[in-house]
Amino acid sequence: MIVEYIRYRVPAEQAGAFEAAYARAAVPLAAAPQCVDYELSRCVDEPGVYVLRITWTSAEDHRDGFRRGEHFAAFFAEIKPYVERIEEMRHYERTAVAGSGSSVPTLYAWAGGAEALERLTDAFYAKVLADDLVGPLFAHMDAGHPRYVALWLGEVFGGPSAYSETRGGYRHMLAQHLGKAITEPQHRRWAALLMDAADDVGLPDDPEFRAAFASYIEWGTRLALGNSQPGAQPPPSAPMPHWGWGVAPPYVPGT
Ligand code: HEM
Repeated sequence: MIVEYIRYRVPAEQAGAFEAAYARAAVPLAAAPQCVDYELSRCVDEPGVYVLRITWTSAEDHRDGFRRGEHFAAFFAEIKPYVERIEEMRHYERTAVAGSGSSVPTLYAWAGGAEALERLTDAFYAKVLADDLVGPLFAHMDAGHPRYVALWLGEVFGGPSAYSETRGGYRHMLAQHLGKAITEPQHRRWAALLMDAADDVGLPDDPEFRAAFASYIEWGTRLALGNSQPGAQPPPSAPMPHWGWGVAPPYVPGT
């Protein structure tokens, strides 16, 4: 993905017409498959100064796909009168420096931190071991397993990168699932027992937290299910997933 920034300086008296034109241009822009998202911001310190941010699937998709595609004509017709007001129009690559700031707590903090996640996994694996369907899969599990999974969850939910630093990160977790041939009923039972454990240990039960929590568990258990099948060839290394409050973008192979 690539971010395009377009800076405009329009005469203050044209600001209303400019915003209205962009509201109309946004319709074909949003319909273009190359456009991931967009946002027009107005400067509060200097009237008439605007920054338009558009995230494209790639710079090539923007140049060769959007500009030569079916939506460009309708988009350009709206914004053409303002082209001469552009002060900058360039593509920027994201860097590793990114974050959400501390005004929004991480899922890790909201859950109650390391202690709450350990309480969760202790209660969960007690249920797992007593369960006739999933219990046998864990018959030989390492005594530290509940704590390791708590570290994993903590890192995924925005806590310290303790699993990566002490347990080998994604590679090790993946290796633990390879060849386990988890069945669909086992996958469902695992997830259901985890939700039961979350209630038992009093994890926050507000809809937003539980929706985000369940969303990660749904995603993670489906990966575990697929990766555990005989002959599965998941990527041997991958970045640690980081889960937040929002929605997951669609998975695009190779990105
Ligand atoms: C969100 C979903 C899941 C997460 C986050 C997860 C996490 C993990 C982690 C971090 C480990 C390695 C622990 C270590 O460092 O030693 C592990 C191992 C394992 N997982 Fe999962 N897992 C998930 C889903 C599942 C499911 C659905 C099953 C089966 C129904 C499963 C079965 C196992 C087994 C059998 C092991 C090896 C345990 C042992 O023998 O020590 N996992 N899991």
